[in-house]
Amino acid sequence: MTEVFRAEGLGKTYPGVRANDDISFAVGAGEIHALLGENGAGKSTLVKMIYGLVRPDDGRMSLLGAPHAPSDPRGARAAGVAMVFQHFSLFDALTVAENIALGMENPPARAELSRRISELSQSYGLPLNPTRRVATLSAGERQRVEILRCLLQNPRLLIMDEPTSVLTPQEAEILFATLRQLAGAGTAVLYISHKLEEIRSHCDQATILRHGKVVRTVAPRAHSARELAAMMVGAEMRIVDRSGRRPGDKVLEVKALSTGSTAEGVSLKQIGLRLHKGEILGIGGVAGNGQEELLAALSGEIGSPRGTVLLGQADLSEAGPETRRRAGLLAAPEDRLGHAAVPEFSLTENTLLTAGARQGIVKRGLIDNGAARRFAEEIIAKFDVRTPGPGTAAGALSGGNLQKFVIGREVLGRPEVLVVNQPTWGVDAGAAAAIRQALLDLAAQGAGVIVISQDLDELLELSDRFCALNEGRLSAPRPTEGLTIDEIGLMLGGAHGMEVGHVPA
Ligand SMILES: Nc1ncnc2c1ncn2[C@@H]1O[C@H](COP(=O)(O)OP(=O)(O)OP(=O)(O)O)[C@@H](O)[C@H]1O
Repeated sequence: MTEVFRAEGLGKTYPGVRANDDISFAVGAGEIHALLGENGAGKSTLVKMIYGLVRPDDGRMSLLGAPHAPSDPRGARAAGVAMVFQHFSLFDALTVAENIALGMENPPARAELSRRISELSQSYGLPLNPTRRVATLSAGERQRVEILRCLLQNPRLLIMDEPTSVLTPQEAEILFATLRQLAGAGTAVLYISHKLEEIRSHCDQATILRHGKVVRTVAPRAHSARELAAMMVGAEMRIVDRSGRRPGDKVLEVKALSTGSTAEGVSLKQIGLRLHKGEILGIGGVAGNGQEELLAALSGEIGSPRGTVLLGQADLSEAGPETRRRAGLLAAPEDRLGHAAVPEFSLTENTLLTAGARQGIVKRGLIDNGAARRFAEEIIAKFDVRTPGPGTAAGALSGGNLQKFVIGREVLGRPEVLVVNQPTWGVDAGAAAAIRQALLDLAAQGAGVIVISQDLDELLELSDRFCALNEGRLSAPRPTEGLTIDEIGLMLGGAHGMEVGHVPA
């Protein structure tokens, strides 16, 4: 097999962290090669070096036999490397074609570009209208924009950073078909994912990283998911404990909640739900069907008419986020960088975003810096956030570690009700289990928890009742116990009860 990429003895040190240490591996043409490792193992650092975003301190890389030492992403792209990031870098106000043109060195005329986008999207089975505004696209569709942007470059090595974490199972299948087609044409694919079964089914090779070093490169099909996890973690995984929960009185009621059509995304239509103390309600659905709007309407970022959001006896419908937090209604949105946390702020400063009042960090408008730092330290210790300390900027944390911080900040805020959207997006198997356990423990202590997620396994593992969100409508809830994946498929297709008998293609 022709070799496309090789790394020899690559190393990178950040202040206090050896992020990559003596990394050597190779990827051949037509190969889908996984990079596997816990949060903070060094996967992103490695691919950023290949893409010219980070300069290695030691070692060498080669691409198609020639030395590869890009000084910036433009250099990497010119050499034939393309990358789809975990966090999308698209402008909401622009169309698909405009966004793609922005990322190109010499974009063709708009009509020609739109034609090429349509052509490529058809030949790779990635439906996308070039004139749609990005604000109206789901996460899965946004990813398609990024992928098409890469395909237009005709890359020899395509890097994908956790591509399926935002996709439904059906969308993920489409993505894999696309990757297979690309690999068939000789492209090498470097694929970061935490989903072990997915790697076993779809990847030819897997290089496993632990604490910045290569553990080994294996054929993932030849190993069980448990074996791969053990190589990653260096130990056996723990199993989630669901015991100790007893649903109590009603704690949250949402009645006929609709949001206006002024919002960029989907409007919520007559949402009704009841949540009890000690209960976890799972809400599934394809991204872009009102998940973000539902979280915003519950957290108070979007207000709603009187009588629609009730916490216990208190009508919080018209209250903003701060009043709702004081009352005990907390939320952790999906987008951790930018929405849940400010990347340039330290972790200490990031506690202030949501925990100021409940933790006594802000009193009569004055910030108690010591209290903020102690709270950040408590989150770091209890949620095993791997970072040099609370003074570190949120943006310097690996994705999974920042997610642990964000969830920890809200869980330790002693909520009456916690609403989370995609709580384990981009989080490794060990850390995901820890976050899920924290949500279960929170419910066991009597809080009501709403988990919005696209990960059906996660919802089945956590929730007592399950409902589906589709085009802004919420289906009637069903007890999770005994619910099959097929029945869920029907709910996701219709979400107006169970009468709509079509499973999304
Ligand atoms: N810009 C930076 N400044 C300081 N430290 C950094 C920076 N980027 C990464 N690190 C540290 O380097 C280590 C490796 O991080 P990296 O993001 O490569 O891990 P990862 O395997 O991609 O994790 P995840 O799966 O959570 O995305 C971590 O300890 C991280 O905190």
